[in-house]
Amino acid sequence: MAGVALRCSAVWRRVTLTSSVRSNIPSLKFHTTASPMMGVTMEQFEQAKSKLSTLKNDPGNEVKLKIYALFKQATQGPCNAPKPGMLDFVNKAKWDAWKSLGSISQDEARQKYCDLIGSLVEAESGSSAQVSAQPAGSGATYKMLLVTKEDDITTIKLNRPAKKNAITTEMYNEIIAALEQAATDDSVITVVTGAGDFYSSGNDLTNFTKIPENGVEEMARRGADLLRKYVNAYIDFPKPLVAVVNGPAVGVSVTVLGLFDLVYATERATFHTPFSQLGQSAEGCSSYIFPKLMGAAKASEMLLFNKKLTAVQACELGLVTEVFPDSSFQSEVWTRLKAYAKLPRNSLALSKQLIRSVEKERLHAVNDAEVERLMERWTSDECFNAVMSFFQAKAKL
Ligand SMILES: CCC/C=C/C(=O)SCCNC(=O)CCNC(=O)[C@H](O)C(C)(C)COP(=O)([O-])OP(=O)([O-])OC[C@H]1O[C@@H](n2cnc3c(N)ncnc32)[C@H](O)[C@@H]1OP(=O)([O-])[O-]
Repeated sequence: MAGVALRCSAVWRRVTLTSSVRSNIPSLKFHTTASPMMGVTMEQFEQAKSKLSTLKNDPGNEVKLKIYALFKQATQGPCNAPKPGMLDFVNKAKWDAWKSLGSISQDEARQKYCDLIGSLVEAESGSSAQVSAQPAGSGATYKMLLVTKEDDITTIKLNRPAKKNAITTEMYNEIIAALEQAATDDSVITVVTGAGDFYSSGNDLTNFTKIPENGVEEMARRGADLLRKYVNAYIDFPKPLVAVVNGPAVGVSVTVLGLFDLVYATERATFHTPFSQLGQSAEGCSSYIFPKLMGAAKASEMLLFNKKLTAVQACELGLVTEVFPDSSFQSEVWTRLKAYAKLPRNSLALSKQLIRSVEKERLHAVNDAEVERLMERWTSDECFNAVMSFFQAKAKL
């Protein structure tokens, strides 16, 4: 499944939303008088179609394939077209997406198409509303984060979608600062999420290529100090902390999820901690929290043997609180969070602290031990070779 997703993504990368999805959507000649379908009228379907062209942000390859497939199903019914040849990559990816809808009715496809476009438009207007909403804190500015405060919710959005929200040294520092600020602002809930189609691809591997004058050991020491501080910011965070996992998550962006109070994920999200593949070892207190959450055997599959979990599997193992359909993810989650943020702030914060304080000392000790181990790993040949192979071959996980 992951392989398929990556193949699709590589294929689709060559086709932009404007040039492909739109041009592959034939102009429809429906009667626009009210002709009610299952849940949407012809007008609503037409409106959704034209709203597509107003999207400013690229929704990501998988979403684009889904839009394409739903449109084809809605207008032509189930896919009976001949299967494109193996080497016709782009059309094969589209055909696969359409075929995967099976025999769902045209009415249902129209409904899903409208829901999907609606949630994309809403997410975009939500985020632009948030951008224009009051910036969080007292004048702090961030280069790689969008930090906003609205409806008593402070949202920290990793904003480096072109690099799948990989976390650079600068971003670690910005996230620590944003969490410190959110801890003391007057919001009730703090949310961490990602811009674009990924939640985060974890540690930016270019962090390893910035070797200071006094060598690799110094790089490892600085990295360790930063990671310790980063994880401590989650351990010590005093208010309800919610992860809105909008897409795949890798490495450190997965491990710290054990320190969140709620983790809401789109069905499209995956959870991957490829530490041994990278010659590294577990962090984010996952060596302690994951076995507690899911049992030692399942934790080992993830942390030792790089097993990538689907959102549903991560939910079954207790890492994720709830999984939502991708088409309604943003609207369902934000509706819920806005309602939660109306609950009494002190009661929420104090209850969170009761739940977490019992373990705090231990978590700090676990963080220290993990960081110590990683500092050694970062100077190892195993880690060096893994990072080099990513940059030389652009190897994918
Ligand atoms: C500090 C504590 C210890 C931390 C542990 C961890 O987090 S371990 C986990 C560490 N994480 C990893 O090992 C993940 C390594 N990354 C991958 O395996 C894949 O990029 C992917 C599966 C995340 C997405 O595949 P896809 O085919 O959907 O997309 P794409 O590949 O085309 O990506 C678009 C662009 O983003 C770039 N970029 C993405 N991620 C990173 C990154 N982390 N770094 C740097 N760059 C990254 C990528 O090079 C490309 O750049 P280009 O060519 O446009 O200049």
